[in-house]
Amino acid sequence: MAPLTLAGIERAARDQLSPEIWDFVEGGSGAERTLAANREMFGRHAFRPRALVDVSVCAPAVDLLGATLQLPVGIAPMAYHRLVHPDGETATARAAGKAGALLVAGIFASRTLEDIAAAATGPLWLQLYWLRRREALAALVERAEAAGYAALLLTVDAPRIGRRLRDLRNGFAVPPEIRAVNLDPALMAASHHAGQGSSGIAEHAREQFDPTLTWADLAWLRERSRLPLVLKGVLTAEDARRAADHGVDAVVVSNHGGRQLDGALPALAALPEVVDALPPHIPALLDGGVRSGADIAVALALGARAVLVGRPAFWGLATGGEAGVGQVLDLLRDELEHTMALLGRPSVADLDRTALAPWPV
Ligand SMILES: Cc1cc2nc3c(=O)[nH]c(=O)nc-3n(C[C@H](O)[C@H](O)[C@H](O)COP(=O)(O)O)c2cc1C
Ligand SMILES: O=C(O)C(=O)c1ccccc1
Repeated sequence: MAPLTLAGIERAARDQLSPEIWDFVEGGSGAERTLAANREMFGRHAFRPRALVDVSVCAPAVDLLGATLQLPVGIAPMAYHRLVHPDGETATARAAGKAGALLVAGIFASRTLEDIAAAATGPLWLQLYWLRRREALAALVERAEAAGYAALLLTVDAPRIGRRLRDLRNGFAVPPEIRAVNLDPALMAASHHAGQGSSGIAEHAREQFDPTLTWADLAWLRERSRLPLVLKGVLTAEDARRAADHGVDAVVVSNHGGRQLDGALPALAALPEVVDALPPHIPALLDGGVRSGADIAVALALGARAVLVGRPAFWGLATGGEAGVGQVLDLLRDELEHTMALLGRPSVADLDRTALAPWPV
């Protein structure tokens, strides 16, 4: 029987993956407080269902940066999809396209930007980390534009990599046959060497990521591309206002799935203040802990235009390649439509804060 929940797909994925890769995917930083809190926040909300509404047609489509998403869901940028399935990002791209979902390809993708674009049939963005070598960043931006990527998403919560204790204990390094093929091999040498007490990912980031990056540098990126710019990793009203002042086109409310600053606000808890601080024309997306269609409904009711899912996409990919990612997205769609119907809110426009109350305990 097809899995009835994402949790079932998660269990199946665990059986497919080595303990080290499982830990890299599932893990967070520090004591994993933020990782756990991302999930727990969804349980603090109750739905306020309305009766006797015509829900014969429930339409979860939304507009985002000039494109229509049939499903208000995107796949969050994740490094190295080939860690969990040999097809990697092209399988993810095909599944996202079929489901009407967005794919955010990562700068650490294990398939070329051009191959991913050729497999995509829906909206496709490219995630960037700000590399010390700006000319390498500029070259990637140019390639992305030529290949048809629709937006650039800059991750701003990783001036360095979080202390991921599981990876440090495992001495985790990406296997040498899986490479960040869009980056110069000379840039990547460190990532395959790690011993106990270090991780290849953290060493690599220390060498390549530019920790001097500030708001003033965004102009440099803007000069190099006409693509919309999205900032991922905004958790405060202050930064939301600053992003708006700098002409950013959208933000992702995110704590990087609990993998960066442990103890940072749960993403769902930060969402209302960010939404309230942004002018109405700048959409906020949310990621972190979204595991069901009901979770999506909560995030939309609190003002998110769409959500991103990270780990669940890897569970699908690990268990079934393209079809597995498709199962994850189809399940989220079915659960979201079901929630909208029983809630008496048949369109995304009907999902507002009146749909929620604090869980009464
Ligand atoms: C295995 C893995 C790799 C990731 N790699 C990146 C990355 O390269 N760039 C980035 O901005 N975020 C990265 N993230 C964070 C995701 O984009 C996203 O913020 C997070 O996974 C959302 O939380 P969720 O997994 O609970 O859905 C990664 C997350 C995971 C689990
Ligand atoms: O694992 C991550 O969360 C991540 O952001 C990352 C960063 C650099 C290389 C690979 C993954």
